[in-house]
Amino acid sequence: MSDWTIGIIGGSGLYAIDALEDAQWIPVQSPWGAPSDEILCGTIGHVRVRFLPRHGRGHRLAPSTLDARANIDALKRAGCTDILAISAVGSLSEDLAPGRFVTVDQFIDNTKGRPASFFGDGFVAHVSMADPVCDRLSKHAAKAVLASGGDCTEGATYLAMEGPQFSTRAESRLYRHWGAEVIGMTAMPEARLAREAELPYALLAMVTDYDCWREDGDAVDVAQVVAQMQDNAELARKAVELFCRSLPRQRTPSPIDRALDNAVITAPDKRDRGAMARLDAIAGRVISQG
Ligand SMILES: CSC[C@H]1O[C@H](OP(=O)(O)O)[C@H](O)[C@@H]1O
Ligand SMILES: Nc1ncnc2[nH]cnc12
Repeated sequence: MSDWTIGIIGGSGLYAIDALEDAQWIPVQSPWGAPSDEILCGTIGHVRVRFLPRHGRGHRLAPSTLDARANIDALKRAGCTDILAISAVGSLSEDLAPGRFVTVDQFIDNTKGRPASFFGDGFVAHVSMADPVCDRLSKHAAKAVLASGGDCTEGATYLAMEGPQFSTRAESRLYRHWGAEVIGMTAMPEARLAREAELPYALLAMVTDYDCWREDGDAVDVAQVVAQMQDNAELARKAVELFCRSLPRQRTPSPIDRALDNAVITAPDKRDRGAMARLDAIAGRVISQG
């Protein structure tokens, strides 16, 4: 076995992965709340894999209520070294047609009121989100899509909206003016939390629709998203499998493994014991040094 443990967060339409060997659903408790589901643990080739369906099996959970903190904490507790997240997204660009895969490299967070940090009173920390995804995982994911026979655009800006309703036409056009290229409801605060947890994170998005900004186009609905996801689900599964199988045996360290170096600002003697206890998995590395 190599030293990679890849957490896969499965989005709409991706609720399990068949390629996992010795697969077992295992419950993982988190002090932050209830993760979306048990974690499907197994291996693909030389890589340990921990798969978590973001909305739970059967898509029980809505984007606004799923507990992203519990999910990231549970994946960290399950030993993940890195996360590959998969999402269905709407396209805000003529060039990104439904069926195409996209690796996201920037985010605009327009979500409202979701708990978006592990840190707060009693243990304050500020990590950098300037470059919010892991470049090597993103490149590796794009290669895996191409090797699986899919089309992949590398680098796009993802607008995270609150939902659950889809956007109005005016909102959709506004987001295009902001420079967003794809739209979804889930990757924020997920990506922020992964960074706080020192987990390199990449988002492989699958374009399912053109949202509702096109002059003469129909507006997106769930049936359209699901139909496109079903068309591409096999390709997505194949890409995930190849992604794992083609990782090098040795995982060289990433700077993101140490994202909390120089991020914690609360003086050691002012840190709250309760806060630190909850942060055992997320920030244990820096807490034990403090
Ligand atoms: C089923 S359409 C809207 C739904 O799909 C996307 O989910 P995910 O990012 O988990 O693939 C979008 O963000 C919405 O949650
Ligand atoms: N158009 C859209 N808006 C928000 N989330 C989406 N997920 C898939 N398509 C979407």
